[in-house]
Amino acid sequence: MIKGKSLFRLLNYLKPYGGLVAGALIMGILGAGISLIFPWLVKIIIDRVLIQKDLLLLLFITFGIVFIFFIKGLTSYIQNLWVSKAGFRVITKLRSELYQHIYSLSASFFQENPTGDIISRMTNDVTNIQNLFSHTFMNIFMDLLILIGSIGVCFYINWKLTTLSIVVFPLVGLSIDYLGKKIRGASHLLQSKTAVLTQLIERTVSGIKIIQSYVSGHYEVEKFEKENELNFYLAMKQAKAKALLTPLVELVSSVGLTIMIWFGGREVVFGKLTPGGLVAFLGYIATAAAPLSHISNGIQSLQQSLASAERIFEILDTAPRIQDLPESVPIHSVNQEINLKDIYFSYGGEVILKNFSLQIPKGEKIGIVGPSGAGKTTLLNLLLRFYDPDQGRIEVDGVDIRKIKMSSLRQQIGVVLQDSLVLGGTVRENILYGNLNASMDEVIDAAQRAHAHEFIVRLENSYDTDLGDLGKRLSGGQKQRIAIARALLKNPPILVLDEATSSLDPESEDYILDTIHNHIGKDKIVILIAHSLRMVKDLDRIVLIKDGEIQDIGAHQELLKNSSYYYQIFGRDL
Ligand SMILES: Nc1ncnc2c1ncn2[C@@H]1O[C@H](COP(=O)(O)OP(=O)(O)OP(=O)(O)O)[C@@H](O)[C@H]1O
Repeated sequence: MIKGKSLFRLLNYLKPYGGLVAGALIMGILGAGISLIFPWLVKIIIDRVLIQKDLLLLLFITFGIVFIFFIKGLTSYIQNLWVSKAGFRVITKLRSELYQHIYSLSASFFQENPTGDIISRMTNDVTNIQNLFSHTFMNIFMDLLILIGSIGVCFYINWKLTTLSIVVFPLVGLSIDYLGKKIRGASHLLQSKTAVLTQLIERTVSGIKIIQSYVSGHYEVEKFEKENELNFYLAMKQAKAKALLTPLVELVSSVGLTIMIWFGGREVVFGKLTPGGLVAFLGYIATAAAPLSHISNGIQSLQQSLASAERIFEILDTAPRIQDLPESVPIHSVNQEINLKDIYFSYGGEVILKNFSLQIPKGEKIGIVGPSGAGKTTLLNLLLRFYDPDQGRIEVDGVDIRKIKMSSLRQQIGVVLQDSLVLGGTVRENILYGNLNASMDEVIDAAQRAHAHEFIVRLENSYDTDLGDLGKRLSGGQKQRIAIARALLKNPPILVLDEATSSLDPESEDYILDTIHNHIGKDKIVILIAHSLRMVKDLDRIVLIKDGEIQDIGAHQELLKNSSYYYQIFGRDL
């Protein structure tokens, strides 16, 4: 079934380019008309030039053919150009809309939709729609014109012969279609099995260290061999069906043709059709056959493109779960405090944070500590409004953050994430992300305060070194220091560091501690999510979390005196 709603929605995108599309359609009609002239020329050549020996007409036709081909080429060129221009404009717009929309979507959307799926919608599905605009639409239009035109002329030449062919040729078409389906079925299966092979290779390449260290290569090789053999079997099955297709099609077609020639020949002999008329008739049948076989492919690719359009519109129609309210106001600084009031939160299932209240005044450096899964990162997610609490609220300077413009709220917070993401591009670009207007001196200053400068200048191109795909060439600690430099360059009133559980060596920890205690303004709020005692013991306060609730809170000395949980967490280090 054709997905009508998506089709109309897509066509709406074409509206601003209506002139181009109309022009392309006119060119298409001209081109189709010209294609229909050729068999008729053959009729004239046979009946008037060859039988009546009209040499002047032959000369005229010969030059005419060159002229007709020239016009046909010109219409086809203009048509393709215009239709492509309109199509590419639509695709460019759609892609921009998608990109901007994705950027605005809430964290929950990315949680619920696998990254691969989102990327595939933005790339493969957009390409499918591109095909629709650049050729599918126009091909279907041209095919229909040529098909209807050829059958019309056939009726004009000889209605009996045409009626007969309308009975015979669809039978030929059906048998060809049946074979085609068999091949398609085989190649679908082959494709999915080839994908399995690719996955196996991918798994081996990316997991080569584990495979080699567990000496489990033979197991992987066996699995690969099995899939490879299956691939061979399926490829042969497909090859057999393909090899059979042409002879069978020719055989079936020749039966149809024989019937035509027998009946048409009798019409010529009885003087009801000229010899040229019969040849032209067969020419028109051949002209009609091509679009007939294309149309089913065209409709299939139309369906495919519309399925893609649906997948794209699904994203465009997803409203961000977390949005600014009409009355949201921007903030420009944090002058007093962050206040978490009685927060309850779950990601949909189990409750992660319960009855969570915490006040952090300006200038405080606070540590958040607790076992893995206790809900520490979730606090950060709520503060940044990636999610909203189910109950309770977070206030900044007494204003509920749901009433603060989201972009201005995030502007006040510098984050160094647990898996300190380094984006592609150079070191300088990565740090500049914190403040695109910063000067090179400011970039270097931020890097120095983050203890990143020393290793950056040792890289082959210093600040201009390309970090490659997600900074694969850096160690965990180095990535973290670049991320800290980025946050420092942003110079926000609130800085949150979500420390990786295991990736930091003591030296990196020392660097971060030095940055926190000596290179961040005294008026900043620093929230450090940490796993080791040395990271938190000199902070103003430490919050101990257990199962989403605050268990104890205080400075190191107080906790030493009063908190058994503190001993439980850091027992060995105390
Ligand atoms: N997007 C999510 N959807 C569903 N559950 C989630 C999501 N993110 C985290 N969780 C769950 O919420 C709980 C708290 O996770 P959170 O990341 O806040 O813990 P954490 O204390 O920061 O842990 P770690 O120290 O390991 O980083 C965990 O049980 C986790 O599995």
